Amino acid sequence: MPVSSDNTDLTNASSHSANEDALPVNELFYSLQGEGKLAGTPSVFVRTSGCNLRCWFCDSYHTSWEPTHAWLDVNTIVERVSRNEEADHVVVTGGEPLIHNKTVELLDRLRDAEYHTTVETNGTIYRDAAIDLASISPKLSNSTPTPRKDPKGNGSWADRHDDRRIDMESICRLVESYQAQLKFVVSSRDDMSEITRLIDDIRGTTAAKIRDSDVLLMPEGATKSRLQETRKLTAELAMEHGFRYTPRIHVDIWNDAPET
Ligand SMILES: C[S@@+](CC[C@H](N)C(=O)[O-])C[C@H]1O[C@@H](n2cnc3c(N)ncnc32)[C@H](O)[C@@H]1O
Ligand SMILES: Nc1nc2[nH]cc(C(=O)O)c2c(=O)[nH]1
Ligand code: SF4
Ligand SMILES: [Mg+2]
Repeated sequence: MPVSSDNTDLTNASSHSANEDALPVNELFYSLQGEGKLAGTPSVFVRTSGCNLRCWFCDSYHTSWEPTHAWLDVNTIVERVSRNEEADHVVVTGGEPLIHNKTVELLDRLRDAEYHTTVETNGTIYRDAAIDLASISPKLSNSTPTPRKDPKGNGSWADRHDDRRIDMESICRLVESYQAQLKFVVSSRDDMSEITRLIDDIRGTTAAKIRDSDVLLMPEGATKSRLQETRKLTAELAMEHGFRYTPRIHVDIWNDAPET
């Protein structure tokens, strides 16, 4: 069931209050798709703010732990996207873009304008929308903000995060409804048993075909230096299991700079 915009844990949304006619946008920029099957494709990114999870490693801190944004109406967003004349791909991401009702209208408008749309989602929410590629990144136990890992230090989100992070029904509806990729963030070898169990569960629950080539392993790392610690192991695990490896091209090129 969709979580509506007024229940999105947009808790620290500075001076703005929820606005039913607009989307909270953290950043909108032109770059290369850095991850997944379409890695390398010039794309405009629309990053909505607000998330129903709190991964300790979130590389978009100002959409989850401390949401920061301007409220933009859909016309304004589409107009700003269209200024990037070279791009015919749009990536709608966040935060969690599918917590917002208005994301459906944005995706409709982007389809009308003949853009290819990728939606980057944590897989906890299903919506019927004009999505060309559902890029689903289910969150493993390695994402839980335990007191030791919590960027804010107190672990107050750990239980809520753990309870919410896997919604098998939403994942299955997404893979049944859209072209999809399943993209797992890998921190250590221990993550693999959880990934293979989850893939088995998804394959056992839905009739949709999940090829090994639809499963991507992505090294955990918001910075170049952290990626150096995780990417070799992630590549080896992809080879061992017959899954795909995805780089994080933008991090390799631009490190953790905003709007990349
Ligand atoms: C910021 S999230 C936004 C979309 C959605 N909330 C999600 O998690 O899929 C975009 C992508 O970045 C990944 N990601 C976030 N922080 C990361 C990190 N430190 N290392 C690797 N991938 C990360 C997520 O798993 C997801 O695939
Ligand atoms: N270049 C680039 N590619 C990306 N692919 C998915 C991203 C995301 O944050 O969802 C992302 C991002 O933040 N930058
Ligand atoms: S689900 Fe996505 S946006 Fe939300 S905290 Fe995790 S990585 Fe960040
Ligand atoms: Mg990113």
